[in-house]
Amino acid sequence: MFNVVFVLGPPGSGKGTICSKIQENLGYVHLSAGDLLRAERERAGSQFGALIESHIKNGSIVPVEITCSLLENAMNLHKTANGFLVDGFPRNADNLSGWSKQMSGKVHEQFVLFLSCPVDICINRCLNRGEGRTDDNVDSLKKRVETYNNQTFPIIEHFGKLNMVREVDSERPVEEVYEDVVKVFEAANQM
Ligand SMILES: Nc1ncnc2c1ncn2[C@@H]1O[C@H](COP(=O)(O)OP(=O)(O)OP(=O)(O)O)[C@@H](O)[C@H]1O
Ligand SMILES: Nc1ccn([C@@H]2O[C@H](COP(=O)(O)O)[C@@H](O)[C@H]2O)c(=O)n1
Ligand SMILES: [Mg+2]
Repeated sequence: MFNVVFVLGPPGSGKGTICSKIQENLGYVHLSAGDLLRAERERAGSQFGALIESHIKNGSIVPVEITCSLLENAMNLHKTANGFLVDGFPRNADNLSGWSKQMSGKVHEQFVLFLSCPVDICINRCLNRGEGRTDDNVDSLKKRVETYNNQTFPIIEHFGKLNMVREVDSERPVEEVYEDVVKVFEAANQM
């Protein structure tokens, strides 16, 4: 049974940044759904490249069958990990129901790490990220924020009702955010 922590928050809230630090220090493997989709988009021979790119540019959500299979394949490559940081997933109701269908009995969902940050700050961070992402532009960001507000935030609320959400304010400097995140993991794992 794989331990899983879902990591959610607005685009640019610092999910990838914080997950890298947890991976480095706590033995969890970081799996970014967005990174996996971008890698699949680039993979020679992929039948999903164009579909993925169109969703990424529009800030919309790729059908769960594609994303969940990429996640499960990646998890199977790291069978001895302490757990997995599933970053940017589940992003909508389709993600959540597809995950439950494909992964129930295979995973233990520990909690949801919710990195909260005002949207204007998040947008600025994305515009200054400098990674050349095709969706780090004003038009795509508008759509990504809309998707976050209308589809992803309700998923966070859903987990909130199950008492699974651990919210950390990620408007602060990375080191301060990380310090609080470590406390959340310590409490969850009683380390
Ligand atoms: N706490 C922070 N303070 C200032 N800048 C930050 C902070 N956390 C992350 N950043 C910067 O903001 C940008 C976005 O961070 P990151 O890629 O981690 O966000 P993300 O939530 O994974 O975004 P996305 O959802 O778009 O993938 C990066 O350039 C990163 O260096
Ligand atoms: N569960 C997901 C996660 C991501 N996507 C698509 O990828 C884009 C970038 O995601 P980041 O987490 O790296 O910002 C996102 O806007 C979606 O188009 C997805 O479809 N499903
Ligand atoms: Mg990211």
